[in-house]
Amino acid sequence: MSRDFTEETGISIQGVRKGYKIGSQQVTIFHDLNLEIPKGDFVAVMGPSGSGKSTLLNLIGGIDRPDQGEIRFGYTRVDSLSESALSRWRGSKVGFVFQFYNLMPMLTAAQNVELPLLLTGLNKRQRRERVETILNLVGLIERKDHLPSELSGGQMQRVGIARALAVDPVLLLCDEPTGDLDRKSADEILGMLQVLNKELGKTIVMVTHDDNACGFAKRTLRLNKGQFVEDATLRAAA
Ligand SMILES: Nc1ncnc2c1ncn2[C@@H]1O[C@H](COP(=O)(O)OP(=O)(O)OP(=O)(O)O)[C@@H](O)[C@H]1O
Repeated sequence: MSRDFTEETGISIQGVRKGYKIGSQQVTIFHDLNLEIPKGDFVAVMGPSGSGKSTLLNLIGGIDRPDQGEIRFGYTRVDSLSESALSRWRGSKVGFVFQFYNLMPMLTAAQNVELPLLLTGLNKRQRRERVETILNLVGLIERKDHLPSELSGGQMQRVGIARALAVDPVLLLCDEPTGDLDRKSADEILGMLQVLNKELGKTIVMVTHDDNACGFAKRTLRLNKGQFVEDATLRAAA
């Protein structure tokens, strides 16, 4: 390796093999995946449907494990953590943002953002302060007592991002975060992710089908036959 990704709390994927048994058939998605994402990067991941983009996010975020190979995040060998260590690691280092927001419908915006904080040692007052700080950050403080059903798609995704940011993770994994939004709302969300990357230094890996979304990222990787190929044109433009 030319750079010390361990020092930089970057992501390092080495020789990863991953497949699923679908019916009686074993399907290999990644034969020998190698990928390095330095701290502070903002990567857009593109590729055809079924090519393994969500699988990549699940592997990086420790939702799924490789059949072979290593996944490191800084000093941590994510692929070999025990289940309990993995969920502690995930709970403090990783924020997930989903296409359909995955908000709890019976909880207000503030309560949704507070959820991950219930697993921390913060007391009620500290949690409330943290929730308000983050809802301010995403421009949604005036909607804090609203239910998801009372919010637009763009607003729901702001709550989704606020919830992902609640524990101040270093890494944001976004699975088609604008897939359910119109162009204007999508661009607002992408602009917000760009600010979180540039100003707060969050490392972001974003799966997207939207060519326009790549313009907000620092680089674009396209999945091609189980390998991610860098899109040099888009990198030059970033
Ligand atoms: N838990 C699982 N069990 C069995 N097969 C799975 C599982 N998760 C994913 N797959 C299969 O792995 C392949 C890659 O899926 P994945 O969701 O990573 O693709 P994707 O590129 O994110 O697709 P899309 O763009 O449609 O969301 C698909 O063929 C899918 O059916």
